[in-house]
Amino acid sequence: MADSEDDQVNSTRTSQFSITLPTVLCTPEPPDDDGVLLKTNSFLSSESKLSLPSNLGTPTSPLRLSSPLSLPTSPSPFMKSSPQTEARRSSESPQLPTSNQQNAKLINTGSATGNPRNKCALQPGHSLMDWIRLGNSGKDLTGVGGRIRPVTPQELATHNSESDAWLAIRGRVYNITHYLPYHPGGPEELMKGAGIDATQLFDKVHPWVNFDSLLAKCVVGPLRFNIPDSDELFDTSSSSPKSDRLREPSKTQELVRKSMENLANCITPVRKKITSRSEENVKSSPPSKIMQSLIQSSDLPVSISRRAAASPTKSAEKVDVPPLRYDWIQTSTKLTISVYTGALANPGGCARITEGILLIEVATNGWLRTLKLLPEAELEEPLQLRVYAESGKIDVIAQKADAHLWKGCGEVTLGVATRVASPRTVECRVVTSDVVTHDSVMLTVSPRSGPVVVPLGHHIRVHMKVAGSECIRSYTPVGEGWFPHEDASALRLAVKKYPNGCLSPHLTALKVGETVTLSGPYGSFQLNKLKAVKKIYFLAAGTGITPMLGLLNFMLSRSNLRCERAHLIFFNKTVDDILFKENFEEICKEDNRFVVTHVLSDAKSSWTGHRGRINLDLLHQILGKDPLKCGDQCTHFACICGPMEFTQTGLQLLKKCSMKDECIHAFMG
Ligand code: HEM
Repeated sequence: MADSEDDQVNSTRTSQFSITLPTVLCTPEPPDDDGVLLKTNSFLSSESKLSLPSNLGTPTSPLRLSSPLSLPTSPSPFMKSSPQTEARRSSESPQLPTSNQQNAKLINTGSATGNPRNKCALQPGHSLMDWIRLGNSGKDLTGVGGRIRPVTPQELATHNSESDAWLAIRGRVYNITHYLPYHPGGPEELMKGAGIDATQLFDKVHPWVNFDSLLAKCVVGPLRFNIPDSDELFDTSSSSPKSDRLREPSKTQELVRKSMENLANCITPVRKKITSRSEENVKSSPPSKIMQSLIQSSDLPVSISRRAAASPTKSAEKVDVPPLRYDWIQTSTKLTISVYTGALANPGGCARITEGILLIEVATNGWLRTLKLLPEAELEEPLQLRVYAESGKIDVIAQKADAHLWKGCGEVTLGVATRVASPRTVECRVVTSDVVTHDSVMLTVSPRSGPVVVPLGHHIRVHMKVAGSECIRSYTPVGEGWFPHEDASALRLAVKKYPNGCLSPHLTALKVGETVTLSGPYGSFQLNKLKAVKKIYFLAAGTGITPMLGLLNFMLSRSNLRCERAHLIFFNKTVDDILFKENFEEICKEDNRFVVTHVLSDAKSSWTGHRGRINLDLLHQILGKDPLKCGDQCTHFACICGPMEFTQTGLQLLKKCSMKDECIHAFMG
């Protein structure tokens, strides 16, 4: 299926790399477009069955489900399904295809950053939308009646067949039997994790995948190790009853164990318990620091610390996430509701007015919390959403229909926190499409249902049906300040056009007023990693710059801890390919903490700057020998984003420079 440049890119690269998907992102980089050192990596050989994350938060991936025989059946916002399609869809039952069928359908797809992918076309009736539909159908996907209960490794190990498959990730056991035919990597890949703690496997392939949302309806319960003494928890030499197939806990788990134990040590037993009613009117009190930590760690294994797991209220499974705290302020024409999610919580969210009620939804760390306001008098759209990254405050600004001062804001209902069940899908209207370089446009889209906030360093996916195939590609929205536009709530996507690409020619051809569907947000970037960072390095190639923009703004505007230096090393092919060049020049002029170094792989002879692709000598030339070395107390951080080869090479180089893993974030694509 080499009908697009994306495919061509893939085929040229398949012999070298075999990757996965991006998480954040922008647009694909053509093979030579990014100043990347193309390097054969045995880990990523053509034989290898994909192992690397590719989606981490960066520009993205075209999820091309392009076989005409295996069209996904999710309804497209752009093409109405024919009655035949509808009829076929309704007659399709989500049964597990045989492995032969699956093999026949395997199609390599391309990623936005030009990575060959091992994604396979799904059987008809097995698209993401179909999976969401199945999840909402009321069918018991847990296989145990939906009753959460602890699972031992031994019990887990017995559920390892295609007709009965369980898997554990981050301390939680999921029944994946029904998900097998919906898994974009194919059931066989997913079966590699059956019966075991598949955390490492999962993280190797696609750490960005929001598994807990996707499998929210498949939770069997926490994974419990039957280890009598917490000292033995991770003693690999002990004859603990761990299954042979269970992996030893990772370093991360060990860290988590310690932090959970610390947490358990300092939790005070007296804590207001939120009732089990789904919603209640609450006079909210600020979440304590401990509660905040619990919220932050809510994805962490609950089974690894006996102390932490001893009390149900202390386990991640049972964490009571407090409702949102809120405040309000008014002028005669506007009402502002401020919701507080916690410092550096990096919230995502949306707001809308439905039947006179203002509904605010905020997601942090996989938890969704809501605030409903029945206003004292009528409110009108448009709404505005503003996020203050440092404090985690979100302001929702609404217009009053009649200009006067209110006595109160109205009746507020705070919803109890629920797990984010699945990515949101929003239909957006194209507001503008502006040419920004010879081959890129800035597409500004406005969500129809009201403003949407994507957390910093996270991305959305654009879904389009093109010639009967669903094309999906991820983009990191370009935040405020990088491109002039009146509508602060609109999302701006930097789209690079590939003449034979799957999605970009259609996306860049969209006219003002047309619609496009986005889903998300997706991503794994945690803003609190930057809490103590004083020096930040951004290594970006091509459209891999987009996740860096918001972070750069954030770092330079911090007042709690002043950033001392932000250095962007930006790899492109030619000067004309450099996105946001003038913006960077402006910032350099205004703020001497920011430095940008351009590196071009195909520069004209007149170019006096750095040339070539990413390599150690170049980094040393630009940064000096030692600045990246991590000391005992790390106060520096590096972000890297670009095509997979670039990111992988960059990661290796940063590690060679003695940077610790925890000081690096790769937005992989
Ligand atoms: C633990 C064993 C697993 C293995 C070995 C595995 C393997 C793979 C592979 C090889 C791909 C295709 C990679 C690509 O080219 O992008 C893939 C994609 C994917 N897998 Fe898995 N997978 C596993 C578990 C899971 C789980 C538990 C989920 C979530 C419920 C999941 C959800 C996905 C999704 C959503 C994609 C598409 C990725 C994207 O669009 O970014 N996988 N997987």
